[in-house]
Amino acid sequence: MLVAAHPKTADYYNDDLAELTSLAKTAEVIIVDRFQQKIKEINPATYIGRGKAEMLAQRVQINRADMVIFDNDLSPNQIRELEAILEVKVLDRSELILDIFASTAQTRQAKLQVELAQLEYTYPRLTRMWSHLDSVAGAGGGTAAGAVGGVGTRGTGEKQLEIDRRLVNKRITDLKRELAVIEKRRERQIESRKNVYKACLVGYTNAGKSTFMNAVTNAGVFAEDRLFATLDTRTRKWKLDGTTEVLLSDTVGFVRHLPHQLVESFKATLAEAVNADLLLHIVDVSSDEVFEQIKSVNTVLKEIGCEKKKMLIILNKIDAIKNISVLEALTTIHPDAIPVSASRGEGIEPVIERITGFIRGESVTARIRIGVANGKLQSYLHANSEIVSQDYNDNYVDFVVRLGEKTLPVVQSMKPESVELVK
Ligand SMILES: Nc1nc2c(ncn2[C@@H]2O[C@H](COP(=O)(O)OP(=O)(O)OP(=O)(O)O)[C@@H](O)[C@H]2O)c(=O)[nH]1
Ligand SMILES: [Mg+2]
Repeated sequence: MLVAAHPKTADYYNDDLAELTSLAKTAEVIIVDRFQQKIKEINPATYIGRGKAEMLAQRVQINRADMVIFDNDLSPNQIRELEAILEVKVLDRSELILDIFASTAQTRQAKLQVELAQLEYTYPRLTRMWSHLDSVAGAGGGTAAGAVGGVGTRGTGEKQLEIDRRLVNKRITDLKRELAVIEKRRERQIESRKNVYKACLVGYTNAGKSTFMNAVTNAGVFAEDRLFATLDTRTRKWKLDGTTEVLLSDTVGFVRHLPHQLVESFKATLAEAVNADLLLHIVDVSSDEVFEQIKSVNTVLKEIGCEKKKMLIILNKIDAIKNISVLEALTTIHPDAIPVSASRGEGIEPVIERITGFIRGESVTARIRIGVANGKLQSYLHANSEIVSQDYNDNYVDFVVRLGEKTLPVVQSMKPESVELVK
């Protein structure tokens, strides 16, 4: 059963249950009842009022629910109190998200990151039994509670709790150590890509980032109508035209109120965004919550220190738009945004043109003299500049071209006889 109770003043969506519902479905929870309330005041003990909690207890019984999921984050004490009243397992939003992450993580790094986040988040909530801890401690690997049913099974004695705590602490230390090693490797990889132009896809979960990546690189990245389909960063070459290529990375989808522990431990994954020259912010224009989603993504970008990065907004799923005024509003607020349909592969050309523009920079006119034998540079100019004139002499070819200022260093490196800017 799902519960969304938020303070009246809080910055939440109109339909808090909509997103919680899709999160719960992603976690393969069968929803039997839903309850939504705007509360005046948070009750420190039970979050919602005690009377409301008792009413919920009745509904839990009637519907034979075996779990109640709250849309907000609850303190360990609140969870304990609520479990006592409701007599079923209580999960908060972060635990639910962590759980989905746990079942989706594929690479070693993603798995370790999720497990660390789960331990750090659930650690203070450890009044509940950790049935999987034995196997975790023994195997020295694997993920923590995969299915929702595995998290928070109640009923443990003090002694068991102590053992659990010690195991958890040790595991956290081990995880951090192993992640640091992986992190080092990733840093070296990033260093080796220093001179290549890097673009990184960011956006709310399910916006179509992986679909976009597939559309432009034939990457065969897993895309699915499921929240958090991608948990691992993938990087592929994207040939914009004959000569220009960028490295394009796909990242984990963002979600509002991402659990703090998760932002922390996923910083390594999001390092692709931090190190990118350009962010491609994929927006799902068919979503009813498109404006809130854009806001959430910008908040996370700020948290990881990316707010000043060059960003191109891509309005995806225009084929599925429900309300044309939404698209109009979006293009008014973001006049540079480019509409596309990633699944149909439509609207990609203008994106390529814009990125090529970013890479090449402002257009300048240059007079370039090239030795007749330098065929390489001649064909580079034919491919990458607009040729104004071209004069052949005995030993040289004199070009006057318009080209991006950032391509000048490339031209310089290809041994021209002389380069001179023309006003
Ligand atoms: N109608 C329509 N659907 C699209 C379009 N692009 C993507 N989708 C669908 O949207 C869903 C999510 O796509 P993904 O590419 O997995 O989204 P994502 O942003 O990578 O999601 P996460 O990895 O979960 O954060 C899939 O069902 C896609 O088929 C589009 O242009 N039009
Ligand atoms: Mg994806």
